[in-house]
Amino acid sequence: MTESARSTVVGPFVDWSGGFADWLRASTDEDWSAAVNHRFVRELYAERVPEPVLRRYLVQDYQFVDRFAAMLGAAVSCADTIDSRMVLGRQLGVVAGTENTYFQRAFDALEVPSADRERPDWLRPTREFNELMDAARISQNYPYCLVVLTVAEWLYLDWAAAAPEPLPAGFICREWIELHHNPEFVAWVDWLRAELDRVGPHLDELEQQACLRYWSRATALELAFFDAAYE
Ligand SMILES: Cc1ncc(C[n+]2csc(CCO)c2C)c(N)n1
Repeated sequence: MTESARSTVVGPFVDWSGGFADWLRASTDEDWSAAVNHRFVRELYAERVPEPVLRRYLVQDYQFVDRFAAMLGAAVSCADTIDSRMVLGRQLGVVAGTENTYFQRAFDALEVPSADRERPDWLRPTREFNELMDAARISQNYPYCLVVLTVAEWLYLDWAAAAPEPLPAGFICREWIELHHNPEFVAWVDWLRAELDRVGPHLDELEQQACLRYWSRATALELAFFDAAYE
């Protein structure tokens, strides 16, 4: 962060020693840790997620990924620099890439009927997360989109990076960990955090607080999303 950027920061609540992304993360530590250490994560490591739980989680998550891709598209359109737009656009290509067949293979293995793949009933956290991503997308506010993207990706990297070796043998659990912990994904999350550190200090206090509200809500919904798979 440059000195001039630093001096635009207002409000006594801000500890900038670690940057905007770390400040947001530290402010939601309880829900963040609860999500990263969730029962679902521990059962995933051990390949012991009950099959109905795994099915429910993946069916709901496919709906999440759809809105996530839409919000990533909004970030492409409202990014403030050409360099950022290109990075985001490339990542949208990764999410939409034809080599991304995980969900289809997992649905086949779990014998998920086509209605549940295409238009399942949304559990409450799915609906609320999708509403939050729609709000960020429709706002066309680049920092809001970045905040929700960063929570979703960084929190997933956090639990996946903590997976003990050896990884599970079965592809559903193993690939779900590998998808969120590989060199490209680490670089993407590093970029998102640096991007938040770049744009955050230029926001006024009200906008920083609005970012914090998006961050807290997204983190709480990540936790609720795991919980819902067991309900
Ligand atoms: C609730 C929930 N939060 C975050 C992610 C992480 N994530 C979101 S989109 C995407 C790329 C396509 O798989 C990844 C890795 C998730 N899957 N589900």
